[in-house]
Amino acid sequence: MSQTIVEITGLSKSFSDGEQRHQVLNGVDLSVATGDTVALTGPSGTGKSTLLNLIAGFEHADAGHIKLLDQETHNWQDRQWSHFRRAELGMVFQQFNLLSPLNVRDNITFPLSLLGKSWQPWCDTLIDTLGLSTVLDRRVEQLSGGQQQRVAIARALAHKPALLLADEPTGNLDQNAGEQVMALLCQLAAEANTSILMVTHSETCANFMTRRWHLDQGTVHE
Ligand SMILES: Nc1ncnc2c1ncn2[C@@H]1O[C@H](COP(=O)(O)OP(=O)(O)OP(=O)(O)O)[C@@H](O)[C@H]1O
Repeated sequence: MSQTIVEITGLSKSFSDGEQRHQVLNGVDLSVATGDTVALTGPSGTGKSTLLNLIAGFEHADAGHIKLLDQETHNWQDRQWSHFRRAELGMVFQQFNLLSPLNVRDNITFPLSLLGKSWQPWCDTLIDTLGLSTVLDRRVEQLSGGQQQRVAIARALAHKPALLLADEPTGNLDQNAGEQVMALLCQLAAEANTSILMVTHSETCANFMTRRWHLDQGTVHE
């Protein structure tokens, strides 16, 4: 059944540099439904990461509304944002943000444990598909960039979140590794019924998504 995962209306956000306020987002309207995969493009500094941070609750808007899974977030406290991030959100960044001293298995198990869950058959599917079964017991700092990003994808999808936010997920990889990672990301997100919102500067990566938004001068155009 199709559901609206993210619904944003009139979202505005500015930052102060001490002297001036800079309006970054200025009345953004958008929505993401189940099964959508969206590339968010736009010039550097236009607020793409800021938009992801607002959806994840790391930043708060000056004006406008963000509904997540049909719930208005305006009055959410830290506890509700944390619960949403743990249960419904997966995140993949350019810097892989893994727990480097831990092995691959523990990096994937840790966020599941916060939900009271343990390793499950879906994790084996992720590991096998991502080609990580032979490195499960290795510390992630010993892996290549491409392998580390595949661990980050396994970690992000292990709990089958409703939404995956990705910020330049292939930015640190060569083109070949980047395309492999994108193909696996799309395949596994579809299997997990996870929608994707991905910031990218890469035309190749954007072409893996089914929808395209462009952010410029504070607003988003499809
Ligand atoms: N926490 C913050 N405090 C002050 N200014 C900020 C903060 N976060 C972002 N900005 C400013 O907001 C603007 C948009 O930043 P953002 O990182 O969202 O852009 P972006 O489109 O993701 O850029 P890039 O493509 O280069 O990663 C920039 O001018 C940035 O300096």
